Amino acid sequence: MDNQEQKHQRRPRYKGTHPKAFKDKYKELNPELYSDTVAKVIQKGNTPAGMHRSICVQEILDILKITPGETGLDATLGYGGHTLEMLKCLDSKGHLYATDVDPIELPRTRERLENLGYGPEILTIRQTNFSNIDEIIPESGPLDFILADLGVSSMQIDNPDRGFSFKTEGPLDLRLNPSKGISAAERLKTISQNELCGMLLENADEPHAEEIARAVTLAIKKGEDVTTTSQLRQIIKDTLKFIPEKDRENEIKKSCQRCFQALRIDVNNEFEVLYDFLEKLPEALAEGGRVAILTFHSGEDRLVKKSFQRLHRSGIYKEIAPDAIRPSAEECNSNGRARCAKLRWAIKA
Ligand SMILES: C[S@@+](CC[C@H](N)C(=O)[O-])C[C@H]1O[C@@H](n2cnc3c(N)ncnc32)[C@H](O)[C@@H]1O
Repeated sequence: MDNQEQKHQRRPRYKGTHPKAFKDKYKELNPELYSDTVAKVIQKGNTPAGMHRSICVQEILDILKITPGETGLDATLGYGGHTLEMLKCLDSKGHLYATDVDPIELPRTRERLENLGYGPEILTIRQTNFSNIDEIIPESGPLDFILADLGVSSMQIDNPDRGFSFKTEGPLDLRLNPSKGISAAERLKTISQNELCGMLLENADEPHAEEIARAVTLAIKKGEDVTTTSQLRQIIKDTLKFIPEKDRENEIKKSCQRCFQALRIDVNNEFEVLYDFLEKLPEALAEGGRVAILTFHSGEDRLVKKSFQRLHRSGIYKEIAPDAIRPSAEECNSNGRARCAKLRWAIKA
């Protein structure tokens, strides 16, 4: 054995199959480059990282009945999945407006759609809250169709820096627009036990609201940090120790889901902005204009249902969905995020 062979060769460091950084984690983050990887992930019933799979696409198109030459609004642009389908219906004639509050994902979606050939001649994208729909009408004129697909996109949930998911470590932020308002962590510092309990009940029907609200406010009072997703999850976990072991893990998961949802609704004023949007809809719609709204929890669905029913009774809408439409079993099986979706529609008189 010569010297050369004896010399210890340091093995290249094995990065492992689970790289830590989100941006290193998934090939799918570049869907245009890795279409085969993306297809495999979708086939397994998952949503590729950095992408969002649009829900009830055909049901929405059947309701909106878009024809070339019409003007419409996608109030929740997200990944642009529904927007793209609506643009195809316009067939280069008419105009589509699209809004989203998210300053992080919006430019990416704009670029993706521009690369597909949908520029400002057919598509106008605004970073704004859909509660400001009235500010679009002076430019667009009355709208023939409107879609709102509420809540958060998969890109937002999957990005740990946004703090939307209890499953990954990140700052407890949960804002759709992180440059506005206060983060969930800051909100928790200002809230009383009673108010937090009310928030968890009202926004998410959390059955352990009292215990969780007590534990969170006590931790903050004692000077403990509740500023990351995992710190909040740990408090919820510790609080629910009284649940029998066989059910505990599942209950903790559900409570985490509900508490994060409640906080997200709160820091983004989701009920207030939805209410404003629903109130402004009739003014924004053209005669015979169609609106479809996709909701993801009972609080949102209740608001939409009540508004459509009231405005139907007063003759402002000539027709409304008799019942909420649910995604097909096939769609729910292939996309778990579709399971709690409910779709309602209305047509202006
Ligand atoms: C479920 S995603 C929409 C996905 C989109 N339909 C698609 O097919 O890609 C919801 C989007 O609505 C946005 N959003 C939520 N509330 C909003 C509001 N009040 N005003 C504007 N955008 C909002 C979120 O930032 C998110 O991007």
